[in-house]
Amino acid sequence: MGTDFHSVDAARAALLEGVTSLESESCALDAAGGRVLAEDVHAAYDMPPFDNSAMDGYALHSRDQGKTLAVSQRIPAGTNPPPLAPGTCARIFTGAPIPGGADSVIMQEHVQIDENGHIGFPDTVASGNNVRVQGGEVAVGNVLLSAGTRLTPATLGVLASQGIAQPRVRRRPRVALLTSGDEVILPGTPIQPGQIYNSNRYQLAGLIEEFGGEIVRITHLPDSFEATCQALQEAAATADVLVTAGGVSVGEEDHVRHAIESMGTLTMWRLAMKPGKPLTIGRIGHASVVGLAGNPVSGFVGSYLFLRPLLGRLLGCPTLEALPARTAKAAFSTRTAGRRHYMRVTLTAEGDAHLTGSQDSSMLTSCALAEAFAVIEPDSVIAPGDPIHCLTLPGA
Ligand SMILES: Nc1nc2c(c(=O)[nH]1)N[C@H]1C(S)=C(S)[C@@H](COP(=O)(O)OP(=O)(O)OC[C@H]3O[C@@H](n4cnc5c(N)ncnc54)[C@H](O)[C@@H]3O)O[C@H]1N2
Ligand code: MOO
Repeated sequence: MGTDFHSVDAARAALLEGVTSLESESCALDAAGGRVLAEDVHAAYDMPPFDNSAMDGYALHSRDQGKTLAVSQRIPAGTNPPPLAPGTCARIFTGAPIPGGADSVIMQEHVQIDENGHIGFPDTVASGNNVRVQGGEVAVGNVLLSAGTRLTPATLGVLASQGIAQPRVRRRPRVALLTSGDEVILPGTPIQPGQIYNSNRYQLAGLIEEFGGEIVRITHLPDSFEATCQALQEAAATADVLVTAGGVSVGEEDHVRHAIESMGTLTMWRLAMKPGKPLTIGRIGHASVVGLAGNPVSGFVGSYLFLRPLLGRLLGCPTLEALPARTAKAAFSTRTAGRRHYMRVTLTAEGDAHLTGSQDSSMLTSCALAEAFAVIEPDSVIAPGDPIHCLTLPGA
């Protein structure tokens, strides 16, 4: 491949150069799923906040094991009990505080209740039985969650358990999506000969959301240089990131790349990758531009390789910056020329990588099933059974 083709790694480095994380803001916990923490969260309370019972049963001091004891108090969850009278036990429920003077809880299934309502305990009671100890999970001041964590249902639960209602998160990157092409129409419209439905709009919008972006505008560009320039300029005025699809190849109907160059800076064009060779990196004003090739598979692959790391950098989220890598075994044969090929594969439990179907860059069904990209370096010959490097697609 000629020297005018850039490597994926060089292009990604150029895209990320000088890009830093966006400002932080508060966000209600209800709306914070998928947002990225802007700062470390320290525990404000011990977890559990007090010694409490792990079971419904009876609390006692372990020195009274094997004895039959009167019940001197009843302790539901949510109460603050007085100390246990020596030589007695307490009826207690899961989550209720352990009273002073008790050090263990026996499940109600493991005691004998006599005709006087006294409780017979086994002689195997050890100090700490069924007691969830204050601070046993987390102590005050510990780092609970680190800056850069993308909030999941479980991490939202951890924040809630500390009484945090408004975590500080990074502002979501504002993304403008611009698809292109006179032949491209929206689903829901009757199709005419030569037309094609706009699949990029829907798959790219979904990926932008999945990668943590906020879509602030969606525009479809006609095959017109002037209209493309105007739309790019308008989008750059409000967005942090412009994602374009199509119009970056070499035909005279391809206006997007020329418009990026004319309205801003074209940083890199033409990469040694398949699919997505004409991918274009640039800037217009303060906005970064990811110019995806129009073929829908090129858009899918380019989004994972370029848009995801860019949004990850803006969000200060390292897990978005790189896809998880693993080695698998090819269940196919292929040969590459001058470009690194990102083949769409499924992965079996045994680690075999199967192609998802035709690998033509116009055939989006190959992405619908994909669990990973098999990364085949330029000038390689791969036979079934060969070890291959894979990037797995989170959520697949
Ligand atoms: N002479 C050459 N021709 C082409 C080259 C080349 O090097 N020399 N490269 C080919 C490669 S590789 C790709 S990839 C495409 C990319 O071209 P563009 O980025 O300019 O994309 P378009 O021409 O606008 O569209 C390509 C293809 O994708 C369809 N498309 C576009 N947008 C959508 C959409 N929103 N939804 C569904 N399908 C879409 C479009 O109809 C075309 O079929 O260029 C090759 N040509
Ligand atoms: O580089 Mo293009 O995306 O293969 O068809």
